[in-house]
Amino acid sequence: MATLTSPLPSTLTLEQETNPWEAQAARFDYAAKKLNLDKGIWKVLRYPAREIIVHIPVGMDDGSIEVFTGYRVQHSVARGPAKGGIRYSPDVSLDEVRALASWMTWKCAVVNIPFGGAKGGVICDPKKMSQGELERMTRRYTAELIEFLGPEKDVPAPDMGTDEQTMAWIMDTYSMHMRQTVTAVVTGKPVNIGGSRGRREATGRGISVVCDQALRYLGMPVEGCRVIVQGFGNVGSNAAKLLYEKGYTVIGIAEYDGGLYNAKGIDIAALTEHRRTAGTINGFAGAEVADKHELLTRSCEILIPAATENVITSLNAADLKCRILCEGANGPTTIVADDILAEKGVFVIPDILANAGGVTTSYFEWVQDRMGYFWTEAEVNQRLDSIMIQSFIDVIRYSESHGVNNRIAAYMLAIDRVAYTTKQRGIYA
Ligand SMILES: NC(=O)C1=CN([C@@H]2O[C@H](COP(=O)(O)OP(=O)(O)OC[C@H]3O[C@@H](n4cnc5c(N)ncnc54)[C@H](OP(=O)(O)O)[C@@H]3O)[C@@H](O)[C@H]2O)C=CC1
Ligand SMILES: O=C(O)CCC(=O)C(=O)O
Repeated sequence: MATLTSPLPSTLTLEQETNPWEAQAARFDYAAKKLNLDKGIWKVLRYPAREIIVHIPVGMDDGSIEVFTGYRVQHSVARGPAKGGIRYSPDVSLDEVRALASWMTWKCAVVNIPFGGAKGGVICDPKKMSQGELERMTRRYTAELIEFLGPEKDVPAPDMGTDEQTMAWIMDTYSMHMRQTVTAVVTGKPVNIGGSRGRREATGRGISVVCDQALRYLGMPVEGCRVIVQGFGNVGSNAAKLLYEKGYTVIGIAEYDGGLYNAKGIDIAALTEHRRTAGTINGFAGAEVADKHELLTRSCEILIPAATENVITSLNAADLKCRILCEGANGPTTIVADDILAEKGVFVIPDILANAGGVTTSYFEWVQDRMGYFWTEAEVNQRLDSIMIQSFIDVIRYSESHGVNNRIAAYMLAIDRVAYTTKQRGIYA
């Protein structure tokens, strides 16, 4: 497997190593060089097309006024409307949103759906805000971005800290401004107002499909395949549930506030019910308590980071004992960790492939909204499965034919597709 050589990992401080924008850019540069990408197109695709910063005044429940900073970065619209989630978190930064927007461009191209890439974020702590405060903030954020959004312009979706309710508020605010209901302006909505069946589980479902493909490719059986998942939110809990239903043995769950381990397998349906009633995975009787950091380095066949960026770094990559790393989160692995994992022979299913099930079903939602005709869950899932399988095959084909690791192969496949369209459209105003 090829390793990254630029920038030299040994010269990076931990702060540089964990900057998501730099991580994205380093991989882009490496893949573009391998493709011998035209220098002009390289410049066009390296940076986001548009970066919007808004300051959002919100009346808080106690009568005070708070001003939140929000971003929407549109990296590319070459292949279609910009597409990507909105994140509510205290850790949001412009560099993070830039990286996430670029990853959306590459992700949509890997699965070959007609979208560009975007991402939004608001610096806030949604856990400390009431529903009323969240609704007012979401509506004002949407209003500030109104001319930049639209079914043909930029279509948001949920990400960390946002959910179907957030999407419903965005859809309603946008529709009020347009004086008509426009369901296709966001995806990940509740099913009764234009959401797609299967979207809630889609990212986890896509992960389960690429895990199946990786086992098949590596000649490993599902039986006895031990899985550890970090994050038990939308992505992690659905990935764990679907893998458990397929016969995988989920032995560990690491959450923000604790960890669980059971060598014989955790009953994910029971854990989901426990979390629903207790509001945490802690206190679950069907597993022993484990350290949430140490869980990532326990022996397993598949490790699925499904929480946030930079959880596998130069500090812990050498200690990983998984055969497959399936990236449910965006950007969980740093470039230095990439090299360490390559040397260890870990089979990485990169984020822009592994977690693309969410945006793929978002595409289906956008299509269904625009035609006003809705598919059954079985139809949605069957279409999702076939796109994920084909995308896995495409990435492996690039990896084998170019002699690069899976991550660089996914970038090369994506950049090739976006560059082709960019050239075809022309860039001379
Ligand atoms: N939602 C989607 O469709 C898609 C999401 N993704 C990516 O998947 C990741 C997770 O998103 P999603 O599931 O939607 O987000 P959620 O907010 O639903 O869930 C995130 C989960 O991760 C936990 N968590 C956060 N930080 C840590 C940490 N450092 N260690 C352990 N657990 C942690 C959170 O715990 P707590 O609640 O206690 O904070 C929460 O349970 C993100 O990287 C996102 O960008 C990618 C593709 C699509
Ligand atoms: O469903 C979407 O449009 C985007 C989901 C997302 O934010 C992601 O894939 O990271």
